[in-house]
Amino acid sequence: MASLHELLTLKTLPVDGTYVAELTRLLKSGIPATYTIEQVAAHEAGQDEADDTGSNTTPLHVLLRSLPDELSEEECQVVLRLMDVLFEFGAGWNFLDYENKSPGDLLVEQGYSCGHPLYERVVEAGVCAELLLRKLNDDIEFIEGPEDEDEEDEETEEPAAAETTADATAEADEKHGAPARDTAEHQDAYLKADLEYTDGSLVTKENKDGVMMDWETDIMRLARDSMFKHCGSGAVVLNIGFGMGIIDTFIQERGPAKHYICEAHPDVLVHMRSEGWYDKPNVVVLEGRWQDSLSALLDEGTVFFDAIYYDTFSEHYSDMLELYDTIVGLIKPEGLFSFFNGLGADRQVCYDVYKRIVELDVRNYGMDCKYTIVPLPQNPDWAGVRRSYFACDRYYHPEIRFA
Ligand SMILES: C[S@@+](CC[C@H](N)C(=O)[O-])C[C@H]1O[C@@H](n2cnc3c(N)ncnc32)[C@H](O)[C@@H]1O
Repeated sequence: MASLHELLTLKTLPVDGTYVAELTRLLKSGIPATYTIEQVAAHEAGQDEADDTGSNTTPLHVLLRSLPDELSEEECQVVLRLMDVLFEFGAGWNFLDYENKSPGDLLVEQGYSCGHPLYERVVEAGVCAELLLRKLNDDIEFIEGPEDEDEEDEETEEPAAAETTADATAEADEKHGAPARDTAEHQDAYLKADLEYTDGSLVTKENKDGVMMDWETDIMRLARDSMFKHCGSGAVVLNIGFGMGIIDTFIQERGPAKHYICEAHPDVLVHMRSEGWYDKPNVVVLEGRWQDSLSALLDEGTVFFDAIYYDTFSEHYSDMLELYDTIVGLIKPEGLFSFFNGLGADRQVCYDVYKRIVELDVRNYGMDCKYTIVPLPQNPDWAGVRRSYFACDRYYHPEIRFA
C-alpha cells in the first residue's frame, strides 16, 4: 500500500484537518490521485502495469471504505474537504473497485445516499466530469494516421448515458463471446436484427436484448397522464418508439385528435399493421427513424404537438441532445416533453448524475425539467433477457416544459 492509500485508511481518529494537509502534500509531490491499489500491487510484483482486470481501487475508494462508523458533523466536513482535494487533483467519480463498486455505491451502502453531502459531492463531480468530457469530445479534433481509420467508427461513438457501467458489462460480454456489434449499443445493428414479441416483452431474437418489457407499464401510464395533464380530446400528440404499444394504447384511451407514432424497426411496423394501428382514424404512423421523420415534419412547419414522448432503443444521450434541437421546434409553447428515463439507471449514482445533466441541458432551451420520484420496491424480473437495463429502486419521471 502506498503512503497515499495508507493515509486514507483514516487510522487515527477523529478525522481532522491534518489529513487534508497531508493529502495535499502527497498529491502535490506528484502521486496521482488516480493511483490504484492494483497499480501498487503490480509495482511491488515488479510488473510494469497492473493486470487488465477492469478493477481500479482508487484513493477515493480507500477513503470512502474507511469512514468511521459514526461520522461526526466536523469529520464529515473534513471528509468533504478530502474529497474536494482528490477531485481537484483529478480523482475519478466512476472508477470501479475490486468489488465492482464505484465511490457512490460505497456511500449508498453506508447509508449516505441521495441528499447527503458526501453523496451529492460525488454526483457533482460526475456532472462536471461528464460535461467536460462532452466538451472535449466536441472541441478537440484528433489527428488520425492511416492505421487509425478502421477504428474511426468506434471512437466517434459518443458515450451512452448509462455507459459508465454498461460499457464494462459490454466489454465483459465480448470476452465471453457475445457478438461484437452489440444491438443495444449500435442502432444500425439493432435495426437489422430480427425481433420477437414474447409474453410481456419485446426482445432481439438472437441475443435477447430487452427492447421493451411490461414491468414498465405503470411508468407508461404515468407518462400518458403527464401528456394529457393540460390537454384533452383535442390534443395532438407524438410518441417516438412503439415497442409493445403500451403507451400508445394508453394514449388511445384519451381519444386525442391526432396521435402520431414514429417507429423505425421493420418488424415493429409489421406488428403495428397486423394489430390495426394503421387503420385507426386518429393515428398517423411515421415510418423510419425520428431523425428523418421529425426533421421532415419540422421543415413542413404545419404540425405542432401538445405533448411528445420519447422512448427508443439502442440510442445514446448524444441522440437525445440532437432530439432537443428538433422537439423545441415541434412543441407548442405550453406543450410537454417527456421520455423513458433509463439514463445511467444501471447504477444509482449514474442515474443521479444524468438526472442533473438533463436539467442543465434542457435549461439551454429555456425549458424546465421537473421530476416525479416513483419508488420501485420490486426489482424487475429479467428472466429471458440478456442483461438488465434498470437497477435503481426509484424511477425519476421527467416532465419538461418551457419555463
Ligand atoms: C422501448 S421501445 C418503446 C416502448 C413503448 N414506449 C411502449 O410503451 O411499448 C423502443 C422502440 O423504439 C424504436 N426505435 C428505436 N430507435 C428509433 C428511432 N431512431 N426512431 C424511431 N423509433 C426507434 C424501437 O424499434 C422500439 O420499437
